[in-house]
Amino acid sequence: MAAPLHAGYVAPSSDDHVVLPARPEPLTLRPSETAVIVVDMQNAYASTGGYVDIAGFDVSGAAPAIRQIGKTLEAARAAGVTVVYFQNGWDPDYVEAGGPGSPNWHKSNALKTMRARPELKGTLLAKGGWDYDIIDELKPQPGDILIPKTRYSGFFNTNVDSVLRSRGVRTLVFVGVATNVCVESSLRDAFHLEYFGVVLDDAVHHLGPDFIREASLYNVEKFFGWVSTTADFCGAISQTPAAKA
Ligand SMILES: NC(=O)N/C=C\C(=O)O
Repeated sequence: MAAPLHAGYVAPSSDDHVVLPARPEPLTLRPSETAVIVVDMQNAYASTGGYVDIAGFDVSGAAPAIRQIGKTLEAARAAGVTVVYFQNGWDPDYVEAGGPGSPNWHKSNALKTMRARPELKGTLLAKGGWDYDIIDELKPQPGDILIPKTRYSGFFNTNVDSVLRSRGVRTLVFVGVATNVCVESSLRDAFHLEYFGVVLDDAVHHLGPDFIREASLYNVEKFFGWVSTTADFCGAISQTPAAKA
């Protein structure tokens, strides 16, 4: 009988589970029941000339996060951990974005930027365009799962919950952009669906002032999940038989 998966109780690593150093306490996880969730690593959110750069946010913090995500994915794939990509955006006519009856129409900085600069219409976060594409450095590999989404949370109006449940996944390791928007929204929704959520704090980048990064990670650590690092995740997951093979 497999040991129950939970935080707090730290069983020694074994063939079927590893112990991930994390805040506020270590987390026991099974690689076969774990997925890395790569949130919106698209040109829009991680490249100069993409949507958030054009809208006035600082994207310089995306570069170090990209490097850490690359390491995370290499270790995850070697250990047989499921890799799921979220990809945020809408059809080129923005029907999926919603009209003035949707709060998204009012709050999306992409839509607001395009209303202020009509020459950008059809470019920002439009399916089929460069802005929407996953960045070259982190292209999905065979076996990875790509889930399009149209709102901040990847758990809203997508099939990710059934994709994960059908694989027996219980623990989600979040990386990507933005810590305080789509990462936090998705982790919160996952919490309410009974997933154990972890953020790797050096493999995420936030949108807005630095205090919002601290606030978001505090929320995760205190209320919704756990916070760890790329090195600790890669170190823990590399102890599995699959990774050692
Ligand atoms: N991926 C995100 O966190 N996105 C944040 C804002 C937006 O999509 O407008």
